[in-house]
Amino acid sequence: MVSDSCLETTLNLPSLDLSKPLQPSSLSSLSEACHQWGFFNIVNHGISRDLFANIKSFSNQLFDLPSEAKLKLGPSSCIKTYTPHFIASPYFESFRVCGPDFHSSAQDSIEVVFNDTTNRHEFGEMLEEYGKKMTELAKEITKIALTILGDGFDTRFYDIDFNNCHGYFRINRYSPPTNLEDKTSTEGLGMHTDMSCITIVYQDEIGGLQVKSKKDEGRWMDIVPSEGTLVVNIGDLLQAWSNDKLVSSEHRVVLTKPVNRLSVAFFWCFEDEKVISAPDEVVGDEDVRLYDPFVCLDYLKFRESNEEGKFEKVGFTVKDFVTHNTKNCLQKSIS
Ligand SMILES: O=C(O)CCC(=O)C(=O)O
Ligand SMILES: [Fe+2]
Repeated sequence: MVSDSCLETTLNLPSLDLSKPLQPSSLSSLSEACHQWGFFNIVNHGISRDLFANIKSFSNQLFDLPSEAKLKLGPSSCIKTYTPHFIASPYFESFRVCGPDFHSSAQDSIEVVFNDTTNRHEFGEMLEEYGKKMTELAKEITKIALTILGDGFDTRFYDIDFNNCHGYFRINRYSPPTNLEDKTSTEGLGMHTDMSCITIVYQDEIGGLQVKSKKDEGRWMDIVPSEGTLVVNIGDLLQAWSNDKLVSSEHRVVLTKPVNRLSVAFFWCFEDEKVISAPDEVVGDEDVRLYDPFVCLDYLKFRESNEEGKFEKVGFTVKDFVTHNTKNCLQKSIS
């Protein structure tokens, strides 16, 4: 049972219509949503229903394989694109495809687990199409997020700081416990923030994604799935780069129905070697820089090496990283 005394309620996020020019009124509702939730919706994003249906069909074929087959891609294999059950949670398993060459990343995994060469080819093409389309979307949305910070900030900062971003996606399948009905709900993925600049999430019709309010004593709110809608959430890297002007969302997945759930999360990230430092204009005259410049990879390593749950996402945030760094510096200067 999910332990939370707070009332759970449905959240009405603003929807950004990507087929229309950005209006000042949508910008202000996006800005508000980013501050309170770190989440907003996008519609008319140009990704077809068929593509989602094909991804679902592929995912079911992959996740329905026997564990021995899937583990050929698991953490002890050389490919490491499959996260089995009992790492993030007993009910969660995940498959990762990395850009920029989504085709070869997908193909390397597919060849290990599927024998049929026709299917392999189709799967590879489809996952590549998804990766490429998401990459274009992520660029567009990052520019919109920069516009929220200030007029013209997209043209001023995109090329300097975001031009070398890269993306990867995870297809997640949640299989609830068989006794779910006795418990009413259980956690499928624990509370976390994403280690990305932005994340674009597709969740199927089952629902279960929740975000923690930054007000209302941290109440959990349901992000209800809607056909044709994708959700965008701000990740820790953009939070640090924007000096907390855009804040990453604390979210989780709860399972309330006795059926499998599927989601696809596309993570748009800075390059590993990038030194993340909020520009003066973003910090502004009245604020202080909240994060000393840090190397992106150091933060990713900090998250990966956290023992709790042994899954890179569950647990700590960029705030904990800063505290940890400060403590280390203090210890070094004392000793
Ligand atoms: O399954 C979902 O809806 C969200 C997954 C998620 O938050 C993640 O993979 O980081
Ligand atoms: Fe997430």
